[in-house]
Amino acid sequence: MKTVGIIGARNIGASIAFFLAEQRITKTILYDSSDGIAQGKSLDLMEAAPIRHFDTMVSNTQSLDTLLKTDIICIALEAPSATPASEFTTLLPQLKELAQFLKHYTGIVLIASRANEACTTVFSKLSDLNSDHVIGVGTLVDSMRIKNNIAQELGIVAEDVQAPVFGMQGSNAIIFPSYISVSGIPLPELISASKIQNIIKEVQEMNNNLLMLSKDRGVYYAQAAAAVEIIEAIIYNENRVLCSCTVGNFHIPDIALSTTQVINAKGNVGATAAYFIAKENIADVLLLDVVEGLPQSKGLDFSHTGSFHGYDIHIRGTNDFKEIKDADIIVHTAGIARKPGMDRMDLLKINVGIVTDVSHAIRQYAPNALVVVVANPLDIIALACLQETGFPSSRVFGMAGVLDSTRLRYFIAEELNVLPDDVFSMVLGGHGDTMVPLPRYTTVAGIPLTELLSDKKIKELSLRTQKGGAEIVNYLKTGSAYYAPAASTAKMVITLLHGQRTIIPVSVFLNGEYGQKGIFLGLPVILGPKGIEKTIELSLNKEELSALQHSAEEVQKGIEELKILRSSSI
Ligand SMILES: NC(=O)C1=CN([C@@H]2O[C@H](COP(=O)(O)OP(=O)(O)OC[C@H]3O[C@@H](n4cnc5c(N)ncnc54)[C@H](O)[C@@H]3O)[C@@H](O)[C@H]2O)C=CC1
Ligand SMILES: CC(=O)C(=O)O
Repeated sequence: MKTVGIIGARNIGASIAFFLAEQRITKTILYDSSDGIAQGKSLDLMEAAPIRHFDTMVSNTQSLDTLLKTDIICIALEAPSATPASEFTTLLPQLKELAQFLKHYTGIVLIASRANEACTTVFSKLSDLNSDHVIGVGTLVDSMRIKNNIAQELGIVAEDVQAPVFGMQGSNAIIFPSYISVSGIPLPELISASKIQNIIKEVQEMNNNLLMLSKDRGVYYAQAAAAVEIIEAIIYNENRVLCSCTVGNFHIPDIALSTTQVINAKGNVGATAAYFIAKENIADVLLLDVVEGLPQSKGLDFSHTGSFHGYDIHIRGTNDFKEIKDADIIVHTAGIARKPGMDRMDLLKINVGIVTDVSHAIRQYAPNALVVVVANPLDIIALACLQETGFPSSRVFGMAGVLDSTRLRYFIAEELNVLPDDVFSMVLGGHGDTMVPLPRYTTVAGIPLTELLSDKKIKELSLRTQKGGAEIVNYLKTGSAYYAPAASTAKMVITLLHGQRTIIPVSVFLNGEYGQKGIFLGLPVILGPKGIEKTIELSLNKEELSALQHSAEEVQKGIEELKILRSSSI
C-alpha cells in the first residue's frame, strides 16, 4: 500500500485524509507546523475507523523528515483570506521553505492549497524537482463545480457530465461549452446557450462567492476531493485524460433506504447482478429461479460474505413467486442464453413463454414494481413483458444500451490507453447486430471522439461493439456474457434504488418519438426513481437517423415473429 504524507492538517489536509481513509487505498501521515493539529485530527479520524470500516492507518508526525519516505506528498497549506492573492502572499514563505526541504524528494508532490496555480508554479520552480513530479489540483475543482451545476440544472447525477476546464481556477477559468457533454450528448442539445453562459459565469464566480460565504475561513471539501481524485490516479497508475486535471467525480456513498429488490433467476446475469447490487448495501435481494435449491444456495453463499462486506441487507433465494410480493424492482433475467451460431432472435420461442409466466406473477404479486428486462431478444421480450403485465410503459424498460455503450467505452479506452471512466458513449437502437453506435455522441473527458481517432478506427471499434456479444459467445461456447451485462443491469438498479436521475441509453417503449410507435428501442432517456421520465430526442443527422430506422425495422420483424408465435399457441 502506498503512503501519502499531508503537509498542512487543517481543513483541506484533514479532509483529504478523511476521503483517503474512506477509500481505504493509502496509508496517510498528517503533518502540521502548529503543535497538536496533526495529532488531534489523526486521532479523531482513527476513532471513527471501527464504525466507518477503514482499516487504513491515518497517523501523524511531528517531523517533516518522516515524510521523505512517502510515495506522494500533498501540500495542503492554507491561510484563509478574502482573496486567493492574499492567501498566496501569506503562504509564500512556507512554500519557499518546503521547496528547499523537498529538493531531493523522489516521490510526487501534489499541491492542494488554494491559489493553486500560483502555489504550484512557485513550488515547482524553487524545488527544482522534475516538472512531471509536481502537480497542482488546478481547475479540477472548477470542473467538479460545473458538473455539479449542470447536473442540478438537469436534475441528474453529476457523474453523467463531462466538463474539462482550462486555464486558472476561479474567475479566470476557461470553459468551452462545446467540450461539455452529458452521457456523450453535447450540452447545447440539452440546455439553451444563455443558460450555459449563466452556469459558466456562476462557476467562475463561485470561488469568490464561497470565500465570502465562508467569511474568509476558506472552502475545502471540493478542493480536497479533487486532490484525492488525483492521488487515486497516481496510486493506480491510471492514464486519465487529465486535460487540466479533469478527473471524474467523487461520491460520498448514500446509505439511505432499505427496500426489496428482486433478481429474477439465479442464472449467470441474475446472480452476478445480485452480487453487484448487494455490495451497495442498500436493498434486500431475492433470487428467484425455477431450479429447486439453486437460488437458495446462491443466496446463502452470498450471505456468508457478509462479515467481509458488512451487509445490513438480506440476500436469499426462493422458487416461490409469491415471495416477490410488493417488490420495488424486478430484474427479469430468466431465460435461455445463446450459443455459438445462434442469433438473439433464436431465443424468442422459449424466452417469450418464460416472460409470459413471469409477467403474470409480477402483475399479481408486485403490481407497483419497476421492471428491468434483460432476457433476449431484449426489445421483443420487453414488449411482451409490457403487454403481459399491463404496466405503464414508464415502469417496464430494457437493459441493453448501457451494456453496448460500456463495451464501446472499453474498446475506445483500450485504443487510447486511458481509463474507461473518461469515455462516454451512446449506442442506440435494438440490441442486435443493427445497434447504432454514435461516434458524434461519444466523448473522452468532454473531447469529441472524432477529434481523437480516425474514421477508420472508429468504424472498426463500432463494428466490434455491434458484435461484442457474439465475440464472447464464441469464446464461451456454452452461454453468453454476464459480467458486463450484470454490471450494466446493476448500474440501472442502483440508480433507481438511490432515487437518482441519470441520462443513459435504455430500451424504451416508443410512442411517436423518432417517428416510431409501438416498439421498444434503445434510446437516451432520463431514468429516475419512478422509471422512464423522458426519452431524449437527439439531433441526429440523416445517416444516423437512417441507421436507427433500419434497427427499428429489425425489431419490428421480431415483433411480427412474436405475433406469429402467440397466434400459433392459442
Ligand atoms: N439484454 C442484454 O444485454 C443481455 C441479455 N442477456 C440475456 O439474459 C438471459 C439470461 O442469461 P444468463 O444469465 O447468462 O443465462 P442462465 O442460463 O445462466 O440463467 C437463466 C436462468 O433462468 C432460469 N429460468 C428459466 N425459466 C425460468 C422461470 N420461468 N422463472 C425463473 N427462472 C427461470 C434458469 O433456470 C436459469 O437459471 C438470456 O436470455 C440472455 O440472452 C444476457 C446478457 C446481456
Ligand atoms: C448476451 C447479450 O445480449 C450480449 O452479451 O450482448
